[in-house]
Amino acid sequence: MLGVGKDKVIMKKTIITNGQFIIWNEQHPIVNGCMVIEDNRITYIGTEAPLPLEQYDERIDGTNKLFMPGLVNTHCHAAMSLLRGYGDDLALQVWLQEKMWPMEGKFTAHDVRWGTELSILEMIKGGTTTFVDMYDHMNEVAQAVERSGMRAVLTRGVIGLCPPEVQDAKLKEAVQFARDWNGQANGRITTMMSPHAPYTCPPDYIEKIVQAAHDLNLPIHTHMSETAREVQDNVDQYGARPVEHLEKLGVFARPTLVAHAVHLTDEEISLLQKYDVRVSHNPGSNLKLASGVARVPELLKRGVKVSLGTDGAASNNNLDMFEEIRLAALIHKAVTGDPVAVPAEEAIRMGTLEGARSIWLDDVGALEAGMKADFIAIDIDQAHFFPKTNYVSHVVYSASAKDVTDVWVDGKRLVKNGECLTIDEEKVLAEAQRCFERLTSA
Ligand SMILES: CSC[C@H]1O[C@@H](n2cnc3c(O)ncnc32)[C@H](O)[C@@H]1O
Ligand SMILES: [Zn+2]
Repeated sequence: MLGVGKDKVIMKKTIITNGQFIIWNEQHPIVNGCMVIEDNRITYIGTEAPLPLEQYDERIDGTNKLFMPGLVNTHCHAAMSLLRGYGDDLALQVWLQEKMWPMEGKFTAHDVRWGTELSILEMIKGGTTTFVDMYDHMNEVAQAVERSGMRAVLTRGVIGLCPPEVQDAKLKEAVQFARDWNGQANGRITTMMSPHAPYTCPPDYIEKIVQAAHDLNLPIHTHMSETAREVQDNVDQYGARPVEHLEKLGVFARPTLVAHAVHLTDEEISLLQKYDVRVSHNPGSNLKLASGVARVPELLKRGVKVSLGTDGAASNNNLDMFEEIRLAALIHKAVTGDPVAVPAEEAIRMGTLEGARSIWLDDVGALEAGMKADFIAIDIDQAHFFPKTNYVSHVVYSASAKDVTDVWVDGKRLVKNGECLTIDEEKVLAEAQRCFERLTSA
């Protein structure tokens, strides 16, 4: 907004000219032309400028740039970037129990702040405009998101392997956080409730968390069916596989986003479809932790909403959503023997539009009049984007985070010519390094 005139609010009008824009039209996915942004919304996209150029407050030349919706990372633990490279080449349970949890036990709010800032910096510069974060010390995460200008869906993850009074305190904190931050940062932050996983939360605790989600009218986010061992342990302990177990506990009566969902039967896929449960597919993390390959083509065929996540940087080991898009497009071809198991356009939608819809954000994820202005620019004047033909293919099979030059969230420019305008990069790198050294010194 520019200011308030005599009779009306004056909106800042920006036009981007001479650009290539990815839109969600299967026949014509590229518009060669202009996009207009007024305040925080896209108001026009088309071949010709709607007004003479001098009538815009800001004119941006989009020559040699490809514009697309910002990437949406639907599962992350941002502060875990402090543990990048700490505990590689291990299976999930060993990785968690012997490496992550002992180190996370030492994390202070200060560590979470700088680990999160490090991840936010990496994500924004790499074209991610929205992320889901499940962690502890979430006030630090929310404040970092607010300062950065990013959009995020945040949730205090709770692990219930502790005495009842500690469980209660954690749940109280999760409720307070969800209540305090839902809708904050000009609507850029929303919240959810999160039992960490069926194997870390006893059934009665999950029921309490579900009740809290009902009371707050919020969705639920949890890890589910990530490894074969987790599924077998669930059967041994509770007599049901995780999907049926969570259904019985009432989780799916709330809007739900599950991370991983690698090991599913046909019946479980039917249940996820029946309850409109959304799946965050994390191919990089699943490969690295040797968890397996999710049945994404079957989920998509059954109409389940599938989006993409990086998981934390300790199991990935970067937060480059272009990599997840490419992995999603590639690994299901190899596993099924079907080259169109996840076609290129489907993969890019999973990383953008489907991501937004999976976290109940209806007005981001598309370059379309009326949508919030969350979008990115890629430098296509580079060898790996030639010949200038199929840019959807080039983004999926050839692009990486390093190609992103500019990023806007909610109409505000956060990255300009590769430089993040809202974060002191040097300070974040130095502070994160200091946190890591302190954590590993004792
Ligand atoms: C309670 S805060 C989040 C908690 O989740 C742990 N975590 C990170 N990655 C994974 C994963 O792939 N599966 C299960 N749990 C994961 C993280 O270490 C935190 O303790
Ligand atoms: Zn996770």
